[in-house]
Amino acid sequence: MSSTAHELVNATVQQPISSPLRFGILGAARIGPEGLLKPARSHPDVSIVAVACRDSDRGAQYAQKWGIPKVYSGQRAYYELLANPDIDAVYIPLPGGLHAVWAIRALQAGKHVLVEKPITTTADEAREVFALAGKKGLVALEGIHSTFHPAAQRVREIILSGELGKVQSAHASFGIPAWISWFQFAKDDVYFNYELAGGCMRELGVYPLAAIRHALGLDTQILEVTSATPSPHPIDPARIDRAMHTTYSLPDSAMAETVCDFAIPGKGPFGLIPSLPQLNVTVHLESGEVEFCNYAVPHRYHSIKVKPKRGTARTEKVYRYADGRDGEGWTTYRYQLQAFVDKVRGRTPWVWIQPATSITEMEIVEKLYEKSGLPPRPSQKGM
Ligand SMILES: NC(=O)C1=CN([C@@H]2O[C@H](COP(=O)(O)OP(=O)(O)OC[C@H]3O[C@@H](n4cnc5c(N)ncnc54)[C@H](OP(=O)(O)O)[C@@H]3O)[C@@H](O)[C@H]2O)C=CC1
Ligand SMILES: O=C1OC[C@@H](O)[C@H](O)[C@H]1O
Repeated sequence: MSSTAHELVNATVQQPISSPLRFGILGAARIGPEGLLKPARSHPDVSIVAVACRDSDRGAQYAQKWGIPKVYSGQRAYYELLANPDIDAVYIPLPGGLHAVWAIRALQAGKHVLVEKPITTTADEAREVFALAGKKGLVALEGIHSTFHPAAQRVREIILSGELGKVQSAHASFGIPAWISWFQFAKDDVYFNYELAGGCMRELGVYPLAAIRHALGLDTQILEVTSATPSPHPIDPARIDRAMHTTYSLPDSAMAETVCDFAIPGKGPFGLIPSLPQLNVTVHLESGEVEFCNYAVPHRYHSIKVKPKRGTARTEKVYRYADGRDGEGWTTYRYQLQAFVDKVRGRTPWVWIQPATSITEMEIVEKLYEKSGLPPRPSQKGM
């Protein structure tokens, strides 16, 4: 598959592996298995050597379940992991508000960092993380995993090819039905914690925002937020958004809309009809429409429907790169890990999220919260 996407570049030949890249994980987080532990199993150049967990029992159970040889526990656990000279890279699946502070500490300790989304709380923090990584010659990457999947690259390629003309509008969503949320989230979930920079826009909304920016090639463009309408979360209605509806103005008089929701209410009488997940990107162009269904976890299933106003509609499904560089059944997280390791090893990754792309995302999200009337998420740096 050829690409006009500037962040999608050809891979170079894999170099022989002398010793695998040694990862440590900060926090026995829920996302750890999908985000790194399972992808690492099929990556010949990765070994997971340690996890740090504040609670010793939970840390030991996690390590045993996932075959992690070393556990650090207690209040100094994260610092101790970072002090281990036999760790090359650190995965940071902490609550969003702690990403910056621990990414900076890890970089200061000489480790490469794979940081869960959203990269930080503020754009200034993101600038600091990437500046430090640059200064130290280390890799820092925000784990917006969906961007790394070949289906996302294909959608971008179709739109930027000009096949359907100029973009007029784009819509993207990440909505979880209320009946699923009930099982998925705890009442005291970190996602709803204001001090830890929670809120739906930061937890879910960054996916549709990133998907639109990526698909339209607006990676480093600050989108003007024209409206941001929050729905309050019952746990902390004055500060935490359960949902956020946002509109943006795009170059050339186009517009975009993102919708995110932790708990889409049921429909019909008394809300008894269960709602469905919302995980689509739709782009309207001069001569047709592109609809990317299930863009956030496209490895499970997805479809890319290309509907020209004139001519025949088609559906594409793209699970692998055409030249066979990748592996059967790779998840978005596995593609992401491949890119991260390639970058560390000095190879050119197939896809990369540039620092400026992540910094711009934080600028937009900060502006968006300001527009919404909710208070800015507090920075934990310096605390
Ligand atoms: N890429 C993806 O698909 C997904 C990404 N995420 C992102 O990953 C991050 C973690 O999410 P998730 O795994 O769901 O969260 P969890 O609550 O499961 O894990 C967060 C971890 O943070 C640690 N932690 C450190 N300080 C605190 C604190 N003050 N309060 C609470 N936890 C603390 C805990 O580690 P310890 O073990 O030491 O107690 C805990 O294991 C978030 O940034 C989220 O946005 C989440 C889900 C999916
Ligand atoms: O990143 C995420 O993706 C999946 C969601 O269910 C999760 O809450 C979120 O943090």
